[in-house]
Amino acid sequence: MLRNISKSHILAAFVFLLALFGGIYVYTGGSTSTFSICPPCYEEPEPFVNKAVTNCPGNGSWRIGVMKMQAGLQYPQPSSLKGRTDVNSVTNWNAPLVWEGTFDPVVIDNIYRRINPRIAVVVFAVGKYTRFLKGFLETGEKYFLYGFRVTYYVFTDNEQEVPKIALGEGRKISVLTVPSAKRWQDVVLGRMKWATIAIEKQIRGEADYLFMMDIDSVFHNRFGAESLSQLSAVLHRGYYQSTKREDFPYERRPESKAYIPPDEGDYYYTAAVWGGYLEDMYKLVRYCYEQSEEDAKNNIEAVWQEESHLNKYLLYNKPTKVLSSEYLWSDYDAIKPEIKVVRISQVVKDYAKVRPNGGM
Ligand SMILES: CC(=O)N[C@H]1[C@@H](OP(=O)(O)OP(=O)(O)OC[C@H]2O[C@@H](n3ccc(=O)[nH]c3=O)[C@H](O)[C@@H]2O)O[C@H](CO)[C@H](O)[C@@H]1O
Ligand SMILES: [Mn+2]
Repeated sequence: MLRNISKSHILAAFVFLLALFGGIYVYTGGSTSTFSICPPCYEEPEPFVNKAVTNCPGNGSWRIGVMKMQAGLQYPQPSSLKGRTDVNSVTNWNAPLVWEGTFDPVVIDNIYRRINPRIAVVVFAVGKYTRFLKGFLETGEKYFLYGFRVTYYVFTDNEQEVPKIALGEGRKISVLTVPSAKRWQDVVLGRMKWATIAIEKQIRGEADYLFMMDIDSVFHNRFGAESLSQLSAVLHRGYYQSTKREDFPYERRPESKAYIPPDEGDYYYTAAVWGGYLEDMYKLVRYCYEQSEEDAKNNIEAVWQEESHLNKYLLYNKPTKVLSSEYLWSDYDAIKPEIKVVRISQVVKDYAKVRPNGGM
């Protein structure tokens, strides 16, 4: 009898341990890696995307594994005390706020080159904006994630005007056709719709990271692996210094899906450069698309179109990296003292000439 009880106890304990370890294995996604910045796949965060997203991060989508660096790499010893003191280089949710001098390009590029991610860049050149392609692509080849695998997805209504550019090894241009538009507002918002469709149909199988960028820009300096994270957003150059949150140009009409009350807000981010893991970006691009469609049904358009929806999302779903305005400056503005390096700058353009319906 005693022997029988202990046998069944042993059996029960064995089954319990098996279930426990099995559960742990399933929870960690079957991965044995010791470090991952990909969170477990929870339910949709607020504000949520209408339909369920099947490919949530951790379910087969891209994530960085261990931060391995090559042995023998030569670089200055990092200090735990010395660094930039004129700027804040960490957010209050403890994410890096990236400025020149807060990373070592040799170290960070070495780590990411070993992972060798595929990076997609989505740009639109509709109507007269094709004139900006040459400057963007040529300088991108010099400075944008140099040495990495990059595909520029150029969405245009005029394929003939996509210039032939000499591309580095592992770098490509993929041209996608989109309709012309009568209003510039429709182009900027249309980016969310066409990018959503293109990610679903094509880009998803071809990239690990995705950046959305304005085309009216030129690279001037390194834009490297320090920009990569699950979700990276850039501080808008116009509002990072001393603007009070109630004065950010967020959408302030409660009727819009992009509404943010005056007593909320962290930063004001630009919609001209944002990036992250492909699936996280897909979720966000689709969110901007669906929210702007909801607004359209209610006869409202957010004050800064997709930028307003982007800012709403990023307030409640914090970016994992914030990039300083070095990552998008403008030729219209004098360079401020804390901007040690201008990495991309928006070119001066004659709005009345390049936009189909003119206007600022
Ligand atoms: C620096 C910054 O914060 N830029 C944002 C600001 O734009 P900008 O004033 O810089 O807007 P923009 O005229 O550059 O338009 C945004 C982008 O849409 C594309 N485009 C636009 C019009 C057109 O006829 N054809 C065309 O291809 C093109 O890629 C362009 O770069 O406000 C826009 C929405 O209001 C977007 O949020 C931009 O990201
Ligand atoms: Mn622009």
